[in-house]
Amino acid sequence: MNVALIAHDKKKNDMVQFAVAYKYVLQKHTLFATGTTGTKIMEATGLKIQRFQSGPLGGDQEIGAMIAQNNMDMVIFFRDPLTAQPHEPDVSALMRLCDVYAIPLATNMGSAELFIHGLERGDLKWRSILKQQGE
Ligand SMILES: O=C(CO)COP(=O)(O)O
Repeated sequence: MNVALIAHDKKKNDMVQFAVAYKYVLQKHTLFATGTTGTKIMEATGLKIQRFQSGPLGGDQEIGAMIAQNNMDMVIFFRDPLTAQPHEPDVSALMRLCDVYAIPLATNMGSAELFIHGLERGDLKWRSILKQQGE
């Protein structure tokens, strides 16, 4: 599965801890991240991650483009709901595209915990079946 990992600045430590705790699950998948989030996770875990631009410089939009092309299976995005983001329109657009394409989107640690166990169990296999059928 293709999995995107994104965290706003005040949530980056949470994301790093999450990635360390679930490295054994994440390492079985193809990982993508916005620039700074990806760097921090790679430094802490050694996981291989394809990094896009930093969020404020277009990284959210690049991940959105992957969703629009049916190339992203899950998005884990630890948002900071208490800090205004200069690129809020990009954040909203990314979340909107997840809804347009029914891509699972976890926006906090609570939902991410459920998602990662689903990923471990293979709950998203239906997506690869759909892709094989060219849908
Ligand atoms: O701002 C972000 C998501 O909206 C995250 O970007 P960085 O991972 O580059 O900090």
